[in-house]
Amino acid sequence: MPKINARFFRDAWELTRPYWTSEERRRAWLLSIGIVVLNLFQVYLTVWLNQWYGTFYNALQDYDRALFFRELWMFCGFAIVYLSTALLTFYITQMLQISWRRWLTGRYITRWLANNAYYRMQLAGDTDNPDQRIADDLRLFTDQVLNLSVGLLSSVVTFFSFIFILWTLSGPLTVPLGALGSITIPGYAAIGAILYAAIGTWATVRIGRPLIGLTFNQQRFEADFRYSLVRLRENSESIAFYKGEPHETHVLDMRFSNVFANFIALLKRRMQLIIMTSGYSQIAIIVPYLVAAPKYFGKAIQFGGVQQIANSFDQVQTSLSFIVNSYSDIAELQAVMSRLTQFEHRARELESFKPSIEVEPEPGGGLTIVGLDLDLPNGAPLRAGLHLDVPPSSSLLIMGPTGAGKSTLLRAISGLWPFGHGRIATSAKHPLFLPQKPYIPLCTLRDAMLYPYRPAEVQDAEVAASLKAVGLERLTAELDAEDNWAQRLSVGEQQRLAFARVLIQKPDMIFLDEATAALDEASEAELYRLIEAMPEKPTIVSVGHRSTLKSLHDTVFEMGEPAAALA
Ligand SMILES: Nc1ncnc2c1ncn2[C@@H]1O[C@H](COP(=O)(O)OP(=O)(O)OP(=O)(O)O)[C@@H](O)[C@H]1O
Repeated sequence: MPKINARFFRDAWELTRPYWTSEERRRAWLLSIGIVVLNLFQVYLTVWLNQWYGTFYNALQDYDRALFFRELWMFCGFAIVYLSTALLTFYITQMLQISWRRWLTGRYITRWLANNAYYRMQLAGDTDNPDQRIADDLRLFTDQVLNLSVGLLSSVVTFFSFIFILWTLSGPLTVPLGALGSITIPGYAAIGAILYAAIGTWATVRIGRPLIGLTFNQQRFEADFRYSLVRLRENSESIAFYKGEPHETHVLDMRFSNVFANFIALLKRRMQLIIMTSGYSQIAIIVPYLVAAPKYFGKAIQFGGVQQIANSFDQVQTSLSFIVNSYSDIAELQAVMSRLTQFEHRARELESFKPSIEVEPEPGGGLTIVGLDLDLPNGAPLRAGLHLDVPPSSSLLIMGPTGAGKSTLLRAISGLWPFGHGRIATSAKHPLFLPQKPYIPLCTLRDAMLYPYRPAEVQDAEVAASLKAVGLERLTAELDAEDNWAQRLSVGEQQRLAFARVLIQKPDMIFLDEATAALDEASEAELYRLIEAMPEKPTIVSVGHRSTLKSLHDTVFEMGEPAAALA
């Protein structure tokens, strides 16, 4: 659970600093300086208004009609300047916020996608909802940091400007203490304002502390609920086939009940805080008049003076009540920061992570695996002492029972599986992995075929020829059509599309993980023959269960039962 301590400020600094030292630092500093100057000017305007109160109310008390109208005109000018300043401040602050967020979002996306961090975070299961961190938390973070730091700056400047005015205006107060004589309190209204704000802040922090943890949980539960909805949408067909609606309803109900229960706890706590803060600000309306009363009724000050004291008292206690008024925002910022810091630390760890399975270039060509042990994420051994030698342009079929570790071996070869020990040497400069269900992004059919590349030099004729070769000629007319191809094409058609990718992208090594499992045997053999016939025949490593695959490969490697099953 997040806490306000030295570490909190260090994390805040760590998360904030990079933008102001980045390549966009000129823009960042210009906008920040603009915001600071405008805020200082706004404080100056409030000081000016305080003087105006004195003159205006004294004009009323003295029945000075000419002065009254002159002051009204002055106020109109003031209102125009104040409005323009407020508008400009809002504009510049929003510009800084969106520029900062754009920069941070770019940085987070880069980190998330670098070194397969997005895959490894999911594999380790220690960084929940990274999408929420990038989309929501970065928005809230930039928004709250700017609002709170601008609020803090203007509170500090307002405090020092008005404490001086209040001290001077109120002067000393002599309190009779009966037989003990009397005591004189200098600048008593200023001391009163500080005391009032100190009591308010202390009470708010006490009541509001649990808000931090509750807000943290609320954000997590909301993200979990949203993720379940997205999963339902993405797997709608399977769920519909299974008639899994009751189960899905139950899961969604459960997840929303977390959102609901936490929200109620949050609501109760917020109600307590509202009772405290609104009671506090209501009392703050009367207190300055009580403070000014001894001087006014003692005829030491005029009505304008009372208004000036009331206004200054309000400014001092409002600026000191910064924590009281922004407690919910601070709680939200803490929750957000803790999620972002965790993400940053994890991404940094993965950046410097040195996998114990070494994947290195093989000068001799092909693929060589020496003494490879594969473990599960919990450290339990899956396979021990694997040896493989696949000469360049040859083909190998890996077979074995379910759970033997065939797909895990392919993950290790591609550098995705960090658990285990050993050495893998491969000559592949441009390998291509074909899973059972190929990933097809939302885009045109042409882009889907070239994925993940967008080589502009690929001619339409070549794309059309590869479609024809894999038996999807009828789709040629739709190359520019944007569609949800993963939903529209059958699994068999998607597997054919993956082979069309091979023909276009011409990899030097291909890994096929049951990539033809949805096709009949004749079509499977046909697609393998297409690869064999490529001008530069790639090295092929396939994983499959079907015995007919054996005749399509040079060698077969049989994997036995996994280590756990043998133990
Ligand atoms: N992320 C993971 N966390 C924990 N266990 C995992 C993870 N990924 C794989 N495993 C386990 O590792 C074992 C090997 O999985 P793998 O997918 O490599 O099997 P396979 O030989 O390809 O099986 P199949 O023929 O069914 O595809 C399985 O028991 C699986 O449960």
